[in-house]
Amino acid sequence: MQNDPMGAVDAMLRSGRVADATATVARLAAAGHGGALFQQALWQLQGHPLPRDLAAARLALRQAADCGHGEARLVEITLAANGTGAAADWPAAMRLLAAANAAGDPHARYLHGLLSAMAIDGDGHPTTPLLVEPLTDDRSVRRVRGALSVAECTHIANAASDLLAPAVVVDPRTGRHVPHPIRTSDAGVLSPLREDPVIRAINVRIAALSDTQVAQGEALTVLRYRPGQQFRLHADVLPQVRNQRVATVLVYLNDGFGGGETTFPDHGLTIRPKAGDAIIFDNVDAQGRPLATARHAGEPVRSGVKWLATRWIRARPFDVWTGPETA
Ligand SMILES: O=C(O)CCC(=O)C(=O)O
Ligand SMILES: [Fe+2]
Repeated sequence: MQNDPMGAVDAMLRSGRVADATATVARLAAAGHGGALFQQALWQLQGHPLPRDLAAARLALRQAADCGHGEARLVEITLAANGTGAAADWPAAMRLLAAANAAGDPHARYLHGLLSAMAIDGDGHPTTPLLVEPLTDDRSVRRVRGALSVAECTHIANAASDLLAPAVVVDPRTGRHVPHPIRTSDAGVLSPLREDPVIRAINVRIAALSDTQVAQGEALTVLRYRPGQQFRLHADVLPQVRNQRVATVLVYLNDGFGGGETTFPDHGLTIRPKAGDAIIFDNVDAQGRPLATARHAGEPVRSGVKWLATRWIRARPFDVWTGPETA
C-alpha cells in the first residue's frame, strides 16, 4: 500500500470513504505525485467527487504530464485541441502531440499518423473544399461523398466502443429505465475528454460542411445498430429549447450491412449508407421554425452491423458539459 498510494485511494472509494479519498489525492497532488494529479484532473473534469473546475483540471494535467504521466499528456493534448479549460489552441496541441510522439508514445504516433493524412491547415481547418450535393429540390438534405476516410471512420467507432449503451428513457409512472420507444440502437457520446485531435479535426470538418461553427455542435454521438435495431421515424428538433437543433450531420462509419437505409419519407428519399459519406440536413426553415419535412428514420438493419456518427447542431454555441436537456 505504501508503494501504491493510488491503490489506497481506490480502496477508499470502493468502501465509500470519498472524503478520505479526495483528501489523500489532494495531499499527494500537492506533493507532485503524477497519478494523483491526473486523478484530481479527471475528477475536476467530471465534476464529481470534486466540483467541476476545467481550468484547474488543465493545470493539474500539465503538472502530471511534467511528471511523465503518459495518459495525462494525451488528455492534455485532447483538451488543448478542443478548448476545454482554456481557449482552443491547435498549434499548441500539435506541439504537445509531436513531443509525445518523439518520446515514443504509441497512441500519439497513431494520432499523428491520422492527422498527417488530413488536408488541414495550421489551425486544424480543412484546406480542400468538399463537394456538397443536394439530394432534394429544396436543398434541405445534402450529401458529401467521402467526407471521412475509412481510417477516420474506424477511429470514431473505436473511440466510442467502450461507451456504447442501450438507448433508454425514464418511465414517468415507475421512474424505471425502459427501452427507448423510437431508437433501439446502442449509443456512445464522445465528450470533450474523448474528443482527441483527430475527432476534433473531424468535428471542425463537419462544421465546415454544414456551414456552422464547431462550437454549435453537440458532442459527436456514435450509434451502433445490430440486426432488427432501428431509429423509427422522428424529427431531431427538441421540444421547448431555446437553442434549437437547426441541422444534423450523419456520417456512415461502415457499409456492407443489409437494411439500415436513412429515409426522408416526405421527400420520397432513401439513402443507402456508404462508409465515409456525410448527410447534412436542415431541421428548421430560414425563420428557425421546425421543418416538418425533415422527419427521417434509420430503417431496421437486416444483417450485419451498422455504425453511424451523428452531430446535432444548435442555433448557437452549445456547452457540451451542461448536456442537451438544459440548453
Ligand atoms: O441511422 C440513421 O440513418 C438515422 C440516424 C438519426 O436519425 C439521428 O442520428 O438523428
Ligand atoms: Fe435523427
